[in-house]
Amino acid sequence: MPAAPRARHSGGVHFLAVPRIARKLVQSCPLDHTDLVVEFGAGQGAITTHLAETGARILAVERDPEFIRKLHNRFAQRDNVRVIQADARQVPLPHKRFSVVASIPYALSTALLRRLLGSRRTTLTRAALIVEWGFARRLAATVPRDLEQAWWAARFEIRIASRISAHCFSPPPRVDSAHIVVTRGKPVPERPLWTLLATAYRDPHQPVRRVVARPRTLRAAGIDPTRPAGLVAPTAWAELARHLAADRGLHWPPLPRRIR
Ligand SMILES: C[S@@+](CC[C@H](N)C(=O)[O-])C[C@H]1O[C@@H](n2cnc3c(N)ncnc32)[C@H](O)[C@@H]1O
Repeated sequence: MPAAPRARHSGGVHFLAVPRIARKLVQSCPLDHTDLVVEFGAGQGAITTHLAETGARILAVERDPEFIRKLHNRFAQRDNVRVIQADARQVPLPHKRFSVVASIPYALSTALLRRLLGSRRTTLTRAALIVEWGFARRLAATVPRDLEQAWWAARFEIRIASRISAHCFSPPPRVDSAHIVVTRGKPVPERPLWTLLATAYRDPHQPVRRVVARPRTLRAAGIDPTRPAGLVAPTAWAELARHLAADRGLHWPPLPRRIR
């Protein structure tokens, strides 16, 4: 592996300096030649090199022209790696099913997860990501802190696979990171789900029976009707949305243009 870039290149980003961690990250997202994988912020290829070995088709997205040149040189012989110079916040995402494996710049975490987990038409199936430790804790919390996180967690399972010491990066950031694994959950009808969550999070202290006045349906979804709405697990909201969507007599407003 080439030496990790020096701090002058970092511009506030931190490069993985321990190959074992890159290997583990890739192994946590089972891939073969049928898969399409996007890597955001490929840097000089610390993760890309392990991704290339899986045989999956890799789209290595990077913004920095110097790293782009290095990536082109390093993966010139790899038919399954395509290097794309683009801004990760704007590069078009695949329409077909895809995975993401990446160590994403801390500053882009929310914007990228919004694109991957929040968007209505997302075709993301799973992701293995390195993100800032505190951000990972918030994402994986049993009780989401707001509507947007509840929306993400009702549709995707998000778990922390391990904590990664700041010393595993060059230059080391001020805080540790986490390896998180994201897996798409069972399909959920989106309009009922969004309506439930938006109503619940308008006042997270209200009992759930105020959001849905159907105690039997709530219980069938595993929800105690007296529980404060903000303490209901996102997976329970998803189950409730499936129950309610089965009732043809109910009509649901369209999803807003921007979901957050
Ligand atoms: C945390 S480093 C990870 C680099 C490499 N994957 C590694 O693990 O060593 C983040 C990378 O994202 C790139 N980057 C920063 N902002 C970006 C953006 N808006 N779009 C694409 N890449 C970006 C940086 O140039 C850097 O290479």
